[in-house]
Amino acid sequence: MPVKEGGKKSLVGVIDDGTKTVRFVIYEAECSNELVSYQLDKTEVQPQEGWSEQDPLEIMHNIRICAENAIDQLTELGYSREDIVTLGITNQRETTIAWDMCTGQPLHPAIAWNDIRTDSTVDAILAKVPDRNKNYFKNICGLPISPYFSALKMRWLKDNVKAVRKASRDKRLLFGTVDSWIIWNLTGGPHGGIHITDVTNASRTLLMNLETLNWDPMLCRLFGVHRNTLPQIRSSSEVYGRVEDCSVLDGIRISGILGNQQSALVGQNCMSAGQAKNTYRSGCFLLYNTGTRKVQSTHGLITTVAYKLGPDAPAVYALEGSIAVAGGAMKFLRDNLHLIKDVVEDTEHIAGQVFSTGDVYFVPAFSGLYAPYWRKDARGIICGLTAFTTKNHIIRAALEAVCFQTRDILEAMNKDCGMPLAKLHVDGRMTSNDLLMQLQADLTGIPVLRAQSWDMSALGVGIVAGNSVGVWSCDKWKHHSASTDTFLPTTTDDDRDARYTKWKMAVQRSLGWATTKKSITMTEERYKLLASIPAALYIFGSFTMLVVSSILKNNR
Ligand SMILES: Nc1ncnc2c1ncn2[C@@H]1O[C@H](COP(=O)(O)OP(=O)(O)O)[C@@H](O)[C@H]1O
Ligand SMILES: O=P(O)(O)OC[C@H](O)CO
Repeated sequence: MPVKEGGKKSLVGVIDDGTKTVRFVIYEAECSNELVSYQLDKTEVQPQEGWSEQDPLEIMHNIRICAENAIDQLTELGYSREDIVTLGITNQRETTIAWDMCTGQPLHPAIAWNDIRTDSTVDAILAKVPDRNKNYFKNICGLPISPYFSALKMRWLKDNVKAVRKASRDKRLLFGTVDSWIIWNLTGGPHGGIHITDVTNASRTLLMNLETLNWDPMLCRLFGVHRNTLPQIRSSSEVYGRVEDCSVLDGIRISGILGNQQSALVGQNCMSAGQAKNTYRSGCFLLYNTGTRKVQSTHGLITTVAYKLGPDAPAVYALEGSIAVAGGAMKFLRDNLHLIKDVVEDTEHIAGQVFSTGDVYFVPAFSGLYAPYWRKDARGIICGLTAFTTKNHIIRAALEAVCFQTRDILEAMNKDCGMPLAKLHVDGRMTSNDLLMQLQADLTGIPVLRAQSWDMSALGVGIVAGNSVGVWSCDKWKHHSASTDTFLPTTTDDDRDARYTKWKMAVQRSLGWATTKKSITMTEERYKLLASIPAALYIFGSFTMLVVSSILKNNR
């Protein structure tokens, strides 16, 4: 079916918008190896401590550049742009954008998923909830009230950005996660762009009801987000429309959307209940497929939609353990502490020069701790330092932190599911680090199975998009067995449990560090106020000088 005339296969294009990078990948249908790809780094702006912003216009610009470059490579392989039969979109989840539907302009930079400016917004919402219970709505939407999720970011935008409030009053405001922003722009923007999202992205907002798979009126009211500003929720696999933006992608159908962690679940072929995968990128996300059952965690995990393969297909759910900082800690060692120059080579090489961390533990709770703790008051610590500690120990401790956080999630997942995971399927760019993989097996005590290609997120949505136009079969994919590299544990139970106990002590020390203070938000209004201070000082200063000189004159 997917083979075109002349023996050439149909091609599927994928836009993968990550936290740090944007990629455009092209696959031959039914073939899991990338044919070509092109990627660009993103500019991440941190205007204040704990804030993390991205430029929505840069995201669109980079997508088009990546697509052009990937398509250029096709010609060398004897393919052309016309061979791309459909597009899939996978994206960083929760990151939120507000824009004007008439001008198409963003009303504020995108607020990234790991931005914690909404700390005080969380407190304001919790004040309206019985017992200030952050898990009060978990049975409706699967999530605790945390700065991580989109509804808090939408509320903050409405409270703090005048342009957003004005657009809301004028009925021109649109909100969306990055998938919505991309699709709206690709399909015409102000000239008929479609405003949609898929169930996996919607399930990260705190606004979607997991049962009805629609926006929950009570939650929308609680967060003050009007239904008309939100996208329509669609399945993850159907033809939504065509690109109409005069770019190199013009005319191509769009037929798949998945949040990047759910997409990796499909790419790793964990499409049956009981299968799980862990993806190591800036953050780290362990998803366990629970089939059509919505399992409610009692141990700090969240319930999310894994995928819905068509408008009439049932939703498949997952339990998720989200870790905010994994690869991000390596970037911190490079950019903030300058302990390494290259995250890939140095972390493996330098950390490998010592046999242990020398009892040093590094809890990278830069923006609080997500699962299973959900403590926004936690902050990063490095503890156990002695006069013997070197940077090698600290770098190794940063790698181990990724593994210990994964063990935290595994412990919670095993308790919720009642059946311990016997092996861990892993993917993500960080998994190219052999030392990390071995440490992961040693600190969890189960075999770690590394996917042959690190990027399962792009692959997953490629399959799903191909499935909806009949060139790539999800059913066939379920029976595909991919080869992996296996890392086996080399430590004893006693050894790893003793180390894990020490990790838990370190986590305890990181909790409660960020004391509640009134958040000094640098809103638009404050920027203007600050900008007006020098002018006010100038006027006041000039006036004082005039008065003083006239007094002196009169006294002469
Ligand atoms: N081999 C490696 N060893 C250690 N850290 C790595 C390695 N490769 C990537 N990283 C870290 O993983 C993070 C995630 O990388 P990437 O997958 O490109 O980001 P994202 O998907 O979040 O945009 C980077 O911040 C980098 O610091
Ligand atoms: O871009 P990544 O890979 O860090 O993914 C971010 C997650 O989707 C956030 O939930």
